[in-house]
Amino acid sequence: MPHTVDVADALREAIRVVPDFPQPGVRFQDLAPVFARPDLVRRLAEAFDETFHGTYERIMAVEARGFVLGTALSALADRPLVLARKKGKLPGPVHRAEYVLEYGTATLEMQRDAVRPGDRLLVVDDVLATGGTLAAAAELVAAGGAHVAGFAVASTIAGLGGTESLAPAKVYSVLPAG
Ligand SMILES: O=P(O)(O)OC[C@H]1O[C@H](OP(=O)(O)OP(=O)(O)O)[C@H](O)[C@@H]1O
Ligand SMILES: Nc1ncnc2[nH]cnc12
Repeated sequence: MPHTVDVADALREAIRVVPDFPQPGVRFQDLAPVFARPDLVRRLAEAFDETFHGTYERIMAVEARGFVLGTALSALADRPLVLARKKGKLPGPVHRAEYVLEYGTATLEMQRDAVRPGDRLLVVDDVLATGGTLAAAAELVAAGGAHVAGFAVASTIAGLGGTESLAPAKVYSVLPAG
């Protein structure tokens, strides 16, 4: 059985689904029990790197839960980490992208000197839902003159069209929608 199938099974068991959080109708995937397991975090980072090995120079991690997996991958793959942060957190000149969430709207920012033109970035987050967050992250990458090597997430929420919305970019989800 491939390594990644084992990771998917372990992840499925560890994620806690919370109905009606943070608002009615949302089935919230809480990854806190995953982040409490260093073995599982390491295996997720390994699965990301196995999937995209040799195709990226930097990792972009999306605030806040994406920072956990992005940092783990950065340390494992020995690649620099770039932070995509919520509005108003980063000093200095920034690129900015607004987006719509499953439960609200938000703005992501990246420091202008965080990427070099031509860099290939692997964009990492915990959960893919509508794809609005990762699309905004991709806008930041493009604004810096860099390229998206692909998107890597732990889990995808079914029925929200996130994977399709990011096409033709490669999206790898350890737990696919379904
Ligand atoms: O595909 P989308 O519909 O854009 O949704 C996915 C995003 O939503 C969650 O973050 P959230 O904005 O809740 O922030 P947090 O990580 O700071 O809790 C999750 O961590 C993703 O970043
Ligand atoms: N259902 C959900 N669970 C966790 N994170 C999310 N981000 C957007 N939708 C989400």
